[in-house]
Amino acid sequence: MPISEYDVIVIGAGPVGENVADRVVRGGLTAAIVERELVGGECSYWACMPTKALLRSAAALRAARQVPGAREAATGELDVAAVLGRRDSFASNWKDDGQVSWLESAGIALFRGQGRISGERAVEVTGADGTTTTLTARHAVVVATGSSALVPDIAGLRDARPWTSREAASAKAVPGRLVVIGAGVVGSEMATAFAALGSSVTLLARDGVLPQAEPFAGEKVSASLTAAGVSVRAGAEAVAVSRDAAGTVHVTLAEGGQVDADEILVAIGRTPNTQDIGLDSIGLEPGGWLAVDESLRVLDAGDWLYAAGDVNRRVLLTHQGKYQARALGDAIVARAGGEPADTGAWGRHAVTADERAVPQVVFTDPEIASVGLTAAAAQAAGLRTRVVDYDLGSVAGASLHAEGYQGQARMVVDEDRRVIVGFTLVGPDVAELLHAATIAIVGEVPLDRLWHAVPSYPTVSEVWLRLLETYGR
Ligand SMILES: Cc1cc2nc3c(=O)[nH]c(=O)nc-3n(C[C@H](O)[C@H](O)[C@H](O)COP(=O)(O)OP(=O)(O)OC[C@H]3O[C@@H](n4cnc5c(N)ncnc54)[C@H](O)[C@@H]3O)c2cc1C
Ligand SMILES: NC(=O)c1ccc[n+]([C@@H]2O[C@H](COP(=O)([O-])OP(=O)(O)OC[C@H]3O[C@@H](n4cnc5c(N)ncnc54)[C@H](O)[C@@H]3O)[C@@H](O)[C@H]2O)c1
Repeated sequence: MPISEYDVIVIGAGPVGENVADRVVRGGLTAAIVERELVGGECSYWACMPTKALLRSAAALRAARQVPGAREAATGELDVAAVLGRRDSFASNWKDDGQVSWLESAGIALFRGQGRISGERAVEVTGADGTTTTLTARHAVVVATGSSALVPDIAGLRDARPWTSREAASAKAVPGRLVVIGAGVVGSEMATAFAALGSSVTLLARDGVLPQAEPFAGEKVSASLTAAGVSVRAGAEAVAVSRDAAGTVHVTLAEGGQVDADEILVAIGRTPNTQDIGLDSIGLEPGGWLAVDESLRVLDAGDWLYAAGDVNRRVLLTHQGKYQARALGDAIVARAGGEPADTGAWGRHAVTADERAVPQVVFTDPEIASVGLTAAAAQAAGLRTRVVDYDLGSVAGASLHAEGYQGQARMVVDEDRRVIVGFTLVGPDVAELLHAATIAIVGEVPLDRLWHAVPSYPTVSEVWLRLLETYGR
């Protein structure tokens, strides 16, 4: 059995694993990465990129139709085949040659196969042909194995061959009728995408639409989905599912009644990819999320084992996982050189933003762009807050951007420190407005100073001035 030694071994070549490996190599260490499927992970082939490609064409068409003059030119229907084709190219046709070349150019060694921890600082890789290679790490092993769709124990569901986000993101055809269980981020985005592509969609929103966002955000998305023809069933819970011989799916609801569809998408959250990664070899329970300390070391394991990205459950977003990867990679390099890691709040190796300033864009119609705490979360955290709302549609730049622009902005202010701790925008094309709010929160910019950050006229960003005026000087 061949044995190879590296400074760092990363299990999982998703966006997070790739970035950890890159940082340690840039810091002068050697790194090997283990991948059992495609280099690039969920985000590249079945999540962020293909789903946003499915949504983007309809969003562009909608935007053109909201502007007189352009509207008259946009008279055709969405070209579904072209949308699916563009999606295919954004998923690199489910081939990872490009990412493999990048690994080579970055000096990272790739081992294909299932990686399993086989003892302290040791990882065994089992290739598709059954051969095994043992890798040993001089400094660290990083688990970046990500997460998979959670399929609940609803009677008959598994036998009905449900779609998870993977099948939705890579669908080769648009189902006539689609029923979606769960109206979180995946459920809401995919209901938006498939309704625009021509499916008749039923969204079973047991806990409401986007319940983790500000309430007005979920309400606006729910109203817009309904206007787009989606049957939004607030409070509806699926209790049994079957697929008949003709292929039709039947979903029985707790409150009575049935929904029939051609496909069923399950979108109720994620489960960690830790079932078969050898955790038992070091006394940890397989199958759970990997709890970590502030420097992303796995709790109750040796000081050589770290976990980053979805698998540690801190934040299930690509950009935040990559942020963890940069901090962690640099911390491993520092420690390997005998330096302490700087993990104090906002330190070089800290992941403070995970708790204070996580930005997220939900690419529904309208888009939701948020960062930091919702009003409810700020209150629950014991902060003395003031919530300032502003109608985005009444900003001059918004009315220019689209006729009848509708949206809302909310800023949550920590009254004791007079800084913003939460910000939410809902409206067409608000995604690109978010970063200003992220900077204001991370920088803890005092409101008095924000008056000097003058938004250009006539842009939608002028909402910043309107929010400050509403708050008062
Ligand atoms: C439908 C959908 C849409 C999303 N859209 C967005 C978005 O727009 N923006 C955003 O920021 N986030 C989005 N996310 C979240 C994002 O996809 C994840 O946060 C991100 O992929 C996490 O990266 P990761 O590297 O931790 O894990 P992953 O991307 O899951 O990568 C983990 C890798 O590890 C490999 N692996 C697992 N176990 C082993 C093993 N034992 N041995 C070898 N290899 C292994 C896997 O094959 C995989 O390649 C979306 C998620 C979904 C489901
Ligand atoms: N644009 C983006 O940033 C983006 C897009 C898609 C996914 N993601 C990430 O992927 C992760 C997974 O997304 P998701 O939508 O699967 O999870 P989620 O946690 O966002 O939403 C799941 C929803 O399902 C509901 N639910 C839970 N159990 C249920 C049940 N048994 N029956 C009915 N409803 C149930 C929950 O109340 C919740 O609203 C998220 O954490 C998200 O951050 C991000």
